[in-house]
Amino acid sequence: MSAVIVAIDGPSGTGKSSTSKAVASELGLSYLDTGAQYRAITWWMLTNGVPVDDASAVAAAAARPVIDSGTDPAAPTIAVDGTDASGPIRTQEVTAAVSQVSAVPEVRTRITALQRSIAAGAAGGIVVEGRDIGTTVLPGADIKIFLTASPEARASRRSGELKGKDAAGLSATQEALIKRDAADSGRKTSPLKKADDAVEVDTTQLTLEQVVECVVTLVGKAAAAKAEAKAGQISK
Ligand SMILES: Nc1ncnc2c1ncn2[C@@H]1O[C@H](COP(=O)(O)OP(=O)(O)O)[C@@H](O)[C@H]1O
Ligand SMILES: Nc1ccn([C@H]2C[C@H](O)[C@@H](COP(=O)(O)OP(=O)(O)O)O2)c(=O)n1
Repeated sequence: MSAVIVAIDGPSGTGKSSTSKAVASELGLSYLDTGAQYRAITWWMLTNGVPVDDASAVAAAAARPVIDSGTDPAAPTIAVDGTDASGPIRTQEVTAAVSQVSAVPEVRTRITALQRSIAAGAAGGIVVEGRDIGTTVLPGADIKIFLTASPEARASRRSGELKGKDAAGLSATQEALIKRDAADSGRKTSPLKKADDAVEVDTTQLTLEQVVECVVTLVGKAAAAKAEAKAGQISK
C-alpha cells in the first residue's frame, strides 16, 4: 500500500473512530482522531478555569495547551501538557462543552495546523477522522469518505457503549447527539459538511465489519490510482 492520505468525516456515532482504527491497522497506516484533540483543548479550558461560553476568553487561551497525539491505530494516545488525557476527555462535561470550544476560529486554526503537520509527517500514510478533514484540513486527501447513519442507530450505538449505564436514557442521548450535530454543522468556521468529492457511506444497516470492508476497498482503489498516476509521471 502506498502512502495514502484518507479523510473520514461524519456526525457522531456513524462509526468514524472504529472504522478508521480498523482500516488503518489493516492497511498499515497511521491514525489520527481529531475529535480527541478538540476534546483535549476543551478539557484544558475547563480545568484551567477558562469560561467556555466566552469565545474571546477561549480564543485568548487557545495557544496555551500543548497537545500531543499518538498515531498508532492499535494504541492511539492523547496528552495535554504531558499528561495522559484519554480518560478525562470522554466525560459528559467535556462532551457538553466541546462544540462551543471547537467553534472558536483561533482554536480551529491552531488544531488544524497541528493536524496538517501530523499528516505531513506520516511517511507511510494516515487515516484522519473528524468533521472537516475532507473540506478544510486535508482537501487534497487521496480519498474522502463521509459516514452517515440514522439518528436512531447512532443514539443506540452511543447508548450501547455505556453498557446499561446510560442514565440519561436513549431519547436523551439522541437529543444531545442531534443538538451537537446542529452546533457542529451550523458553526461559521469549517462546519461539519460532506466534501463535494467525498464518497458517502450510509452505515445504518451495515455491521462495523461491512463498513471496514467497504472503506478498505475504497482506499485500495485510491492507492492503486495514485501508484498508477505516479508510474505514468515517471515513464514520461
Ligand atoms: N456499523 C456499525 N454497526 C453497529 N455499531 C457500530 C457500527 N459502527 C460503529 N459502531 C459502534 O458504535 C459506537 C460509536 O462508534 P464510533 O466509531 O465511536 O463513532 P464516531 O467516531 O463516528 O462517533 C461504538 O460503540 C462502535 O463500536
Ligand atoms: N475535525 C473535527 C473533529 C471534531 N470536532 C468537534 C465537534 C465534535 O462534536 C467534537 C468531538 O468530536 P468526536 O469525534 O470526539 O465526537 P464523537 O463523540 O466521537 O462523535 O469535536 C470538530 O469540530 N472538528
